[in-house]
Amino acid sequence: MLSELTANAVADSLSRRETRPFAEVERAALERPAAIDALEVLKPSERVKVIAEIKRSSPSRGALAQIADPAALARSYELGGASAISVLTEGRRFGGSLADLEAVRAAVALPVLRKDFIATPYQVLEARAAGADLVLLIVAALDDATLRELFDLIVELGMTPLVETHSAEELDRTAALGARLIGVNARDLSTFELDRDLFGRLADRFPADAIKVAESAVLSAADVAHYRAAGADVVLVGEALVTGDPIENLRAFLAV
Ligand SMILES: O=C(O)c1ccccc1NCC(=O)[C@H](O)[C@H](O)COP(=O)(O)O
Repeated sequence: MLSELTANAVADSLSRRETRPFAEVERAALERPAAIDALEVLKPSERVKVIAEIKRSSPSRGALAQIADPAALARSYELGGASAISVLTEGRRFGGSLADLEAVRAAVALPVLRKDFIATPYQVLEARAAGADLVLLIVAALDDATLRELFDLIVELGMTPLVETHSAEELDRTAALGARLIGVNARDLSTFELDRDLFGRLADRFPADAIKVAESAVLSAADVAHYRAAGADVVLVGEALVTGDPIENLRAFLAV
């Protein structure tokens, strides 16, 4: 599933590249105002922080929410106390787009994450050109050379890589990059099974200076408390916020 999602995302970016060549996207990326320093915004504090996700649908859950106006939802997230916004820009299975990211960027003052299946420099440039401050890199989808190349390009463009892992081996590959913002995703991206205890089992293996992000499977404040007790600095939440009252849920999650 992960290789299919990644291959499709790359194919879709190649289609866009036919009408928007590399040099044009690169120029647009370099002309954007500087990215927000997400490491500063998400740094560990006495309260857990939330990255709130714009998520219309997903391979595991199907349709979740209509979200006709992603900018309005992002403003609700900001009002509710989110520290950053994640925008799923993958179109085929998640119903997202780069236009969503641009709309969100224009609507809020928070750092914005491009959450997609990134495997090429062109996709990284697209992210910056659309106003992203962070870009997700999924270790399981990338060989070491590509991971290094994309990580360095994201940093060179002034953005922050959020490097997503699922195992001790992937965490070790991430540490070798010098990554400072590291996620453990509770969702197995092939079977879709959720394991909320995976974060806790891997928490000791994070580099000492890393910001620890627990991704997926937060449905209640108790789930946030579970991740927090295991050492999470930040939780990344999608489904619970797009299917429930975003402001009420954020306030409950942030009160943990
Ligand atoms: O959500 C999915 O079904 C999914 C399937 C395959 C690859 C990625 C997938 N989701 C991306 C995410 O990691 C989540 O959107 C994100 O962590 C929020 O998760 P949740 O709060 O459980 O919606």
